[in-house]
Amino acid sequence: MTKTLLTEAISSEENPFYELIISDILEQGFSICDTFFEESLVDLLRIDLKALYNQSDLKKAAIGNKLNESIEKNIRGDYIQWIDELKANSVEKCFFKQIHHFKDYLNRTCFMGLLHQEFHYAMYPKGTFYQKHIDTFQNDDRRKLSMVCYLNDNSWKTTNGGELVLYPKGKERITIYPLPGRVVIFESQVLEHEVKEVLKEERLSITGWLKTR
Ligand SMILES: O=C(O)CCC(=O)C(=O)O
Ligand SMILES: [Fe+2]
Repeated sequence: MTKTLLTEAISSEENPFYELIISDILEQGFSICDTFFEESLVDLLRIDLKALYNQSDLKKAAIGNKLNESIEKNIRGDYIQWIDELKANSVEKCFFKQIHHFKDYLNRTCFMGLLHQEFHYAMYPKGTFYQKHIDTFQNDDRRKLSMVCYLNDNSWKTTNGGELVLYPKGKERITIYPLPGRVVIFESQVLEHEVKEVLKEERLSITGWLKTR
């Protein structure tokens, strides 16, 4: 009988794509990648979000967490729908499969202790924005990494506004256009960021957090 050695059972395969993301995060606190998800998955997620929007299933996003939430239009103007992973449709399952793959890799290679994830669809109508903020709450610091995936289509123009602006401490601000399929990952507890006013069209995305404990 052949025995599997403990060291063999632990998968140690390196993923060069994830390694690039990790080194970006370690060096600058954020990473921008345009090929995280297949284009076809982004197209299907966009269809899902538009369907929720047409059924009026999106809700005005609140500030704070469940203990102290309030709706303040002058802070954020997006409409959201949390995705219940247990009730995920086949497209959302495919999305979460990749999230788990990435999360497991981070835990295995960086010992990040990420246990949970939470994601919501988001739609910013024309005229809305999200003021400069960080993604952790005063009474809850479990969010470690923020992930945003833009679901705008190929007709999205940089003149539509809605840029994500990152403010790394002591460095120049970074302006990121919400282009189709683009994924931005950053440290939830430290990196201040802002969504600039949407000037034209509706800005579509999925935003979520990888969390500890
Ligand atoms: O949509 C974005 O670019 C960022 C959204 C954001 O900062 C948030 O939902 O906390
Ligand atoms: Fe944020």
